[in-house]
Amino acid sequence: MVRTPATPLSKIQRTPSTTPGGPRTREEKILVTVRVRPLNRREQAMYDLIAWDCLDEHTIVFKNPNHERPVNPFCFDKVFDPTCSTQRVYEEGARDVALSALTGMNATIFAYGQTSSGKTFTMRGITENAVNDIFVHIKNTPERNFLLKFSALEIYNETVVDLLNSKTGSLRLLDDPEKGTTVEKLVEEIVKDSEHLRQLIGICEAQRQVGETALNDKSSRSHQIIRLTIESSLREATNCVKSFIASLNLVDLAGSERVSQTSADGTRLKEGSHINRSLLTLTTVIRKLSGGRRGGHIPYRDSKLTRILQSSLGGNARTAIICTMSPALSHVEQTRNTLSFATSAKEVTNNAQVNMIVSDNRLLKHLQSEVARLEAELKSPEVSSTCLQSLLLEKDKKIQQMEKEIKELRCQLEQEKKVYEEPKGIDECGPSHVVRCLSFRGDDDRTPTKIPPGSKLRSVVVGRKGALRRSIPSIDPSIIVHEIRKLEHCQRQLGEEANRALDVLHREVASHKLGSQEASETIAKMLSEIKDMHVLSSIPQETIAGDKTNLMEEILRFKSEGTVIESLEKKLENVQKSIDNLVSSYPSPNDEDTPELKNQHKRKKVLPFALNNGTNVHQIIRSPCSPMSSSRSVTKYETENRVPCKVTSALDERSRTRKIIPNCDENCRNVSRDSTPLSQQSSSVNVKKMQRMFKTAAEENIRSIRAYVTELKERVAKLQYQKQLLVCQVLDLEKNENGTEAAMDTIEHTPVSWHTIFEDQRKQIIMLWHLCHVSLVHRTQFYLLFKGDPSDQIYMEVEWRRLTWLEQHLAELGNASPALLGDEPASSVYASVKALKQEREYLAKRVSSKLTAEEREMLYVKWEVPQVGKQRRLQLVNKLWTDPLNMKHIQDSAKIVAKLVGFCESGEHVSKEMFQLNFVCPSDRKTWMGWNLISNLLNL
Ligand SMILES: Nc1ncnc2c1ncn2[C@@H]1O[C@H](COP(=O)(O)OP(=O)(O)OP(=O)(O)O)[C@@H](O)[C@H]1O
Repeated sequence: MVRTPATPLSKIQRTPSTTPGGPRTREEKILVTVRVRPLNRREQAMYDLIAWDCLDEHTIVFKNPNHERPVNPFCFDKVFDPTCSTQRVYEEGARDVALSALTGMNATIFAYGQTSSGKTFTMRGITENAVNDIFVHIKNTPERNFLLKFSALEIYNETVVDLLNSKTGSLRLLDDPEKGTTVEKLVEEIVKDSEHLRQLIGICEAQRQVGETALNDKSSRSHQIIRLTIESSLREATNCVKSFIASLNLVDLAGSERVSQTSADGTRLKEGSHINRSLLTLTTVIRKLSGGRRGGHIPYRDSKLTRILQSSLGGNARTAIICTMSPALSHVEQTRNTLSFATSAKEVTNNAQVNMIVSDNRLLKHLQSEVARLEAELKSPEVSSTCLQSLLLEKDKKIQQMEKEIKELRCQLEQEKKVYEEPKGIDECGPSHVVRCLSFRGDDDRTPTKIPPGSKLRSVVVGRKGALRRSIPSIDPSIIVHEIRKLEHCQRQLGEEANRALDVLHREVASHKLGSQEASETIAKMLSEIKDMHVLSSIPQETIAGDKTNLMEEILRFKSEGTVIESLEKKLENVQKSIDNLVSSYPSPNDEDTPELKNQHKRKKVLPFALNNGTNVHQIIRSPCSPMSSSRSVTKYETENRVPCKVTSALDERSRTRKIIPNCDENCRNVSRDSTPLSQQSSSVNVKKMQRMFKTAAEENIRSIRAYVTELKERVAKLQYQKQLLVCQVLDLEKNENGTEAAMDTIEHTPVSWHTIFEDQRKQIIMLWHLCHVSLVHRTQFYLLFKGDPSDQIYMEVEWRRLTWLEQHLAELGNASPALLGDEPASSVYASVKALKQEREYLAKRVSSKLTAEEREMLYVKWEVPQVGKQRRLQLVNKLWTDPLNMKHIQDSAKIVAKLVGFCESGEHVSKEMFQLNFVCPSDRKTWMGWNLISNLLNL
């Protein structure tokens, strides 16, 4: 064999498919074969059963011992049953591909399969046979010179080691634009002859990491790649000599394994997790390639194995995969995984090309003369002036084009102005999300409206500035006007309802004549606040705009009214505080009560005033605005047992006296104001019972009012959000209107600062999700959908506001006295925690069905779920989304949850609009839980 100096790869020419002299590129599917080994001794000793039938040379099928249902057979290019020799496997499953390397095509042969399925056994035979054939070919091709170079590496625990020089330690992978991924400092030995080659292979075998596992005494713990680079050229020099250069990769992968089966721990467990991780990447790469998604992202870079083998997977190489499998029933699950990998691999198409080294003397001469000609032309003065002229012409053309565009833009602006001045009907305009995000679900107008494709407004938006405005929703001003009106309507309704509730409260408070000094002061304060609220909540009628409205005026008017909502919110807050103060400051008469009463008080806190006004009871209970009106009707019992004013006054007097003269308690209990013993009156009314009853009624009423005030607060808060959304959209509209270069500059520069804001806001949202026990599915979907696109701004804002509100609300509940809250904490904090727990349990159930055994094992290792222990799936899920400060943790958690519930990362199934405001009218249900959980929408 003649040795020639190594040829730099930069000289390699990838010949196009049209190269004369026959096809030089080969688009073909990966050759996939399956080899079944015989049952090994271990399996025989355990009386394991043979679970697979090789129906013919191409088909294998699971035997299905139960014969319950038919099973689908697996078909491949070849299926080798346990009696087949390695020689035959080579000839029918590898030879053709291997020998392509002699004619300039890269070739890769690798064995894939479960641990102990026979990969090393098979690859040894394949290598041996290939080496023989290569040397036979060299011998039979005397007209060519051949140069063989040998290198070998192993990937052990994600580090690359040179098997010919393991002293160099871990080797780096380099990305070369021409050669692809290369291994730095990898030794390449020039092969002298076949014996030398066998020696080199022997050295590698000895160097390779091998360990004992429960399934294989000599289990390969690393992926081994033997590379043979073959260069050849014709011995006789001609004018157009082409040399071939190609590599043959012989890959023996480490076995995919289940920790439970290999009983791995310590070093073996670590090895196993690395092996499984890189095999998982290989599987993903194959799966993605098999889906015909060549244009999509293929995660070659996720493991060193796939980086090194990149050209063999869907690239410039001919590839053969031999999938090895055990026939044993005990390995059926793993074997299925192997066969499913093989099925995907069948669909992957490679595009191998003949790699040639150009040494064409004529071509070289031609190229040299071309360069000389060009140089001469450049020096010539005529040429320069021609160039200049053509440049000037081009410039003129551009100027003309720009002028045309400016004209068009002016026209568009005119149109835009006209649109502003002629408000349209709601039905014919407006992108759907504008309406959706501004509407209560309870609103009458629920039909989303859309801009018709041909409308004037759309053409204004989709102009030259289309790109500029892509991130900004195009809003018809008339929609904004309509929405402002709707908001105002809600605001008015809210004001009226607040008035009605406060009327009732007012009367209630006014009818109360007793109490401590402090309590009276609080009541007085409350009365003045209520009075203030009356003023605030009555929105002047003149704010109702006429039909023909100028948008800008409307916005200005609306902005100036902003304080109304804020003040209303503030005042409600004050009223609520007053109620709380009133309750806590008033002395409890419990001390002197009977044990029976004490028990009652334990359950419900006694309120500072009893209801002495029967009409008020009815008003509160029956008031249309009262939360009780929907949930409770007035019972016969309540009407019949209404206490006569006289009795109530007596009771009131009694309470007052009791405070001043504590020792006369006994007298007070038995003597009424007009000195009539109560025992006498009790012939018609049981006073104690009545007393209890009215206290309870008062308590309930006050709670109702309190709850209602809270509800009003919620609604005001929501109104506020809606208003802000509207203002955002108005601002966008204003920006659009000023569609000048300045606006363009601003928007073009926005992404930089927006990105920072986005990251910051996302961190806050993640923390708030954590604090508010928000559904994991919701978090995942939101996290995966909103990745910082400028158009995400509004969604981020809305999510942040909702969460901030919810967090404050929960904190308030947490701080308030349980007696005041009644059942509320149970319906919010506790319910959220419970729902989250249930969701985790639900997700844990999906771990088995949505993740493969390998994926599960890898996750257990990664998330440090103990190898032995109960409920490992739940343990895993319980670790997800628990560290809101760790963004890697969040990203990984989202990936897992997405997989478990079947979201795809691109968010194809879910529209971003789901995350916009979509409140359910508060009166329809007990507690506002914030938003529709995506899990509900998915019926999880
Ligand atoms: N087709 C076969 N015929 C006979 N014996 C076989 C066959 N395939 C494998 N064996 C035997 O099975 C045992 C395990 O094989 P091998 O080491 O090749 O498995 P492996 O898939 O490389 O395992 P690992 O992934 O753990 O390295 C070896 O003792 C080997 O000799």
